[in-house]
Amino acid sequence: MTQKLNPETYAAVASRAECLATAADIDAALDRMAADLTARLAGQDPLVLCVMTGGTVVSGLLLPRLNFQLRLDYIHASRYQGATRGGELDWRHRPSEAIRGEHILVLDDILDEGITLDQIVRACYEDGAASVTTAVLVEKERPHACTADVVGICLPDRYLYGYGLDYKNYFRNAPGIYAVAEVDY
Ligand SMILES: O=P(O)(O)OC[C@H]1O[C@H](OP(=O)(O)OP(=O)(O)O)[C@H](O)[C@@H]1O
Ligand SMILES: Nc1nc2[nH]cnc2c(=O)[nH]1
Repeated sequence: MTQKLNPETYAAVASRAECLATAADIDAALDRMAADLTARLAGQDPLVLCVMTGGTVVSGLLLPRLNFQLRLDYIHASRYQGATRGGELDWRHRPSEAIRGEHILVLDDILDEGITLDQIVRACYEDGAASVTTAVLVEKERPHACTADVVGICLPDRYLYGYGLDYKNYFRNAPGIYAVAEVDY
């Protein structure tokens, strides 16, 4: 069960947030990511794994830019669950059978502490992936447990929402990437 934000709180959070990346910035980042991923994966018939839920927007915008043979599936591992600080990774869907022998591309919205991506990559190799390539729309400027192969944009270590990233399960549809104000954090 997710808690609802009342419209006044929603509007107040939005009015206090700071835009760190515009839709134009993100379009340019997606174009760069697509070129890099095409150079790495065209001809390998990769299986793309969208990391639910945050990875949906970057996957939806990036896939039509990847003009080569690929297949799409999803993986679901979550450690924030609507909160602004992460906890234990909770596995909800791990397509182990589908991963065996495949060149995997993991697509997610953000690399923050890197714990989620690190554990997903380990899980893919445990499940017999031939190779694993990782791509994230945003990398936070902070130390991480792992790095991503392809990064869209680097942003400051603040709590972010928009383009798939949520604040209390809202704002995944925000048309830019915004930093939440300290008072709302
Ligand atoms: O690098 P980390 O510190 O591990 O954090 C990154 C993860 O956090 C978010 O997922 P979350 O657990 O919030 O689930 P969500 O995708 O449903 O928002 C995001 O989508 C990444 O998967
Ligand atoms: N929405 C959101 N999810 C995250 N997961 C890890 N860091 C973040 C963040 O800054 N914003």
